[in-house]
Amino acid sequence: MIKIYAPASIGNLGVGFDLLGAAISPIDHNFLGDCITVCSSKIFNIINTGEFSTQLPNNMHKNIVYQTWKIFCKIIQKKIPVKIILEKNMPIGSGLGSSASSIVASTVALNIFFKTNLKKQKLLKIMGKLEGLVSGSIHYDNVAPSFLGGTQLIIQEKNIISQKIPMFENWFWVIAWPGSQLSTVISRDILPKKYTRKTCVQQNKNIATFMHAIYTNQKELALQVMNDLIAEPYRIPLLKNFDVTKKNLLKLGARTCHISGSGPTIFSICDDYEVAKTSETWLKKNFLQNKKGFVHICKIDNYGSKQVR
Ligand SMILES: Nc1ncnc2c1ncn2[C@@H]1O[C@H](COP(=O)(O)OP(=O)(O)OP(=O)(O)O)[C@@H](O)[C@H]1O
Ligand SMILES: N[C@@H](CCO)C(=O)O
Repeated sequence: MIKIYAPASIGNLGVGFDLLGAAISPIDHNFLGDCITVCSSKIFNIINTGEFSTQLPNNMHKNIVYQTWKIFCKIIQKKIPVKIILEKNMPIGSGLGSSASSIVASTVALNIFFKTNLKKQKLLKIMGKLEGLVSGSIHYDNVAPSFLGGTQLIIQEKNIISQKIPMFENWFWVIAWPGSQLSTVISRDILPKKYTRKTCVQQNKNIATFMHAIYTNQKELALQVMNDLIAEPYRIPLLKNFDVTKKNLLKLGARTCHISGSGPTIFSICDDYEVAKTSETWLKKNFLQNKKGFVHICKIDNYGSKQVR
């Protein structure tokens, strides 16, 4: 038997649409990510447990975990039945890489269980393909950090899919999921197909300066250019009260606030623990739409997926 945990992740990081992603873990050490257990069995079965298991497709074949098993059967050229327990701890359509978390945990678990010994880049390719099946197009900014940990720059060139980059260590990432769902396919479909040259130059300037600021340890400069022109302006109308929420968080001392991945989760960055606590309290009171919603103060998870049993 093997059990793997894969953490939640923030795609885009407010400046690098489809290019930057970070794995996160709540500072209270609670798990924010799915777990996959694989054990031997005479018949194939997926058992869904966990707080958000009711959001999973009823048809087992539509669960991305089933597709992961199918890919491994193809690799080993044999249909070996297994029992897979999916602990669905992540809300679906949240912008926190819920499908990525299931994909990463199941790919890592099956690679160990079947002793396929596939290397990291090969595993990542499989994860990207699976992510493409559920979110409409291949993007690695959730699977790469959830798998490899830390902040990942998506490169997608020849045999390099992503590489880890540094991140400011004193930043607290306060994430808030309002309790509603937003499909990645939909929030990708609404984006323009073309952008003006001015927008492209500005977007390039922001991401290039952000990377420069990280490598030269210029936190203020990084915060100043953390601005996305490709997706965020078009997605803000899909969220409830984003502008007023951001305004209030900045008033409380948060340094910035953005949409996590394709939303509706938002994240704010605080460089002071007390401000992070005040933001958490404010978000719980003012941003959550129902009892299911949650707020967590997180740090970057530098480990990514890990074996927990
Ligand atoms: N194990 C699984 N976990 C999550 N989603 C799954 C799973 N299996 C199948 N799905 C399907 O994949 C789709 C995932 O939707 P979507 O990409 O919007 O969610 P998400 O992964 O939470 O998004 P995001 O990457 O923005 O966090 C849904 O249609 C869902 O039914
Ligand atoms: N980069 C992806 C992340 C999805 O969570 C997007 O913004 O559509």
